[in-house]
Amino acid sequence: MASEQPIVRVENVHKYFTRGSERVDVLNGLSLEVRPCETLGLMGPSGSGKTTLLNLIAGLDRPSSGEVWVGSDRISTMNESQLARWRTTAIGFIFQFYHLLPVLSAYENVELPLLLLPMSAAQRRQQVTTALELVGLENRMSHRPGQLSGGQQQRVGIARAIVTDPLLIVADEPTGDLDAKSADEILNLMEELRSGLQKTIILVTHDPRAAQRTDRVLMLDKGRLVDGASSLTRH
Ligand SMILES: Nc1ncnc2c1ncn2[C@@H]1O[C@H](COP(=O)(O)OP(=O)(O)OP(=O)(O)O)[C@@H](O)[C@H]1O
Repeated sequence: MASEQPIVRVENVHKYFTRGSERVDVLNGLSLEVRPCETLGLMGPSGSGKTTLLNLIAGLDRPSSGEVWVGSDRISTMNESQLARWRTTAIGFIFQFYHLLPVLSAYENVELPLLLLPMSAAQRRQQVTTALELVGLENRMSHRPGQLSGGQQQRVGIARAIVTDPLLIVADEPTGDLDAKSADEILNLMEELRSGLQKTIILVTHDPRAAQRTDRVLMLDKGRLVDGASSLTRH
């Protein structure tokens, strides 16, 4: 395990935004590595930079300086269109409020990322069906999001995240909008992604129960990692 190459490498990353004439430094020289098949939790106070960091790792944004590697790809130097193409196959996204399209069925929502890929209709059908079976929604495929519970909608979100078989799954507060029981089911499912599908997952959360289910927790404060913050580590 120790010799295994990290799947994510963040090296001395700085990120600032400008608001008018004001410069806001959000990440300040941050470095971390994530191992393959690891579930990493990111915690920290509101505004500490968790979502900003997740966005850099998922190629939704680029650092002001420093490097981000995912697998063998140095994504910090890709331009917008390279990043967009890369994200389609490399990253599965899970959001707090699911981000499902209300007029599409569960099946069609899960199919969306595949429409960007060269793939036959039969291949697409097989992958969508497999993903929906994996999250236990094979009998809800033609339901629209409004006809599903919050927990079921998040399961559709998870099916959509895994349907392209991505290298890495990023989840921003995936249980933040759910009651305790549904949250628990989602956390069980994410554990299955890791153990069954060998997925690497990075999870931003305020929820200590979610954090306790990860392999390792890193704590951010004011755009830096806080030392010795792995006390919530499961093993
Ligand atoms: N596009 C942007 N333009 C300007 N400032 C931004 C932008 N995106 C984020 N910020 C600022 O960066 C800081 C960190 O935001 P971020 O969303 O990463 O924090 P967070 O730790 O995820 O917070 P929360 O737990 O509340 O979601 C905040 O002060 C925020 O206002």
